[in-house]
Amino acid sequence: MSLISADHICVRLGGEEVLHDVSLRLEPGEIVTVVGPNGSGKSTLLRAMLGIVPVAGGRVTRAAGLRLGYVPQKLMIDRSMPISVRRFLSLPLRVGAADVAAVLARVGMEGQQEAQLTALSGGQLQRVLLARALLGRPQVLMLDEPTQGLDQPGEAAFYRLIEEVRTETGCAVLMVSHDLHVVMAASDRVICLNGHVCCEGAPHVVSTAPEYRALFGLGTRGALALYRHEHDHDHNAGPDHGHDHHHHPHTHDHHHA
Ligand SMILES: Nc1ncnc2c1ncn2[C@@H]1O[C@H](COP(=O)(O)OP(=O)(O)OP(=O)(O)O)[C@@H](O)[C@H]1O
Repeated sequence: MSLISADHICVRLGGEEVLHDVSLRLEPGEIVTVVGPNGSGKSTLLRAMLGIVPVAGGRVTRAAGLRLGYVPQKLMIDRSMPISVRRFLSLPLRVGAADVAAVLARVGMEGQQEAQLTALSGGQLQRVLLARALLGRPQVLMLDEPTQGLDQPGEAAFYRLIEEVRTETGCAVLMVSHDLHVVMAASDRVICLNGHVCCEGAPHVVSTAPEYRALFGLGTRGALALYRHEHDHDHNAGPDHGHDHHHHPHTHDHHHA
């Protein structure tokens, strides 16, 4: 059984259908990345799978007692509030000093217990957020654009860290990313979302498919190709209308159950 799955889910927000007939399963130990244009429903998909956003159709199923760790896109904390890393990690549940030290060492923040949260760089803050998610010993880690605002070396280092955590703990990872270059290197499977699943598959399989090249281009040109892909859809018609599904032949290795 999958750790967590979405089966044909639809989500409506503010009267709009944001997700239409989206299916996704996460197996132990795999890294799955959701890519897609702004507003394509990536965050909503994660939030629906977490149970924060209700589904209007279909269903989300979690393995019994599943431990989930979530790194949100933005930290909802008053940046003017003085709080140390150690205290932040102990919210809302108190965590022992040894556990705090160990998890900080794991994310490359050794000895930073007393640092002020507000004094951290973007990359350091992301590591602390990851540390907080890891304290619950998650079987599934969900990360929503965890490297937003980081420079490229910072981004690459963060994704390496995610891979190490996956290898050590065997947790599955579901993340949202804009950076296709990094996605190709760091993911077992990529899902391209635009209100619905446009295409999906293992990066090495997808990257050699002519359909994929037409959609995403290659290497660093991928971001540009994604932009073009975004705009060959008719956005005025809403997420479930106006898309020519036939121009995305599904020749990739699919994981629909
Ligand atoms: N609470 C809400 N009420 C109404 N509409 C919402 C709400 N949250 C999101 N939306 C809309 O749903 C759509 C999908 O938003 P979502 O944040 O999931 O997209 P995204 O792919 O994560 O975008 P981005 O890449 O910009 O983060 C957007 O059109 C957004 O305006």
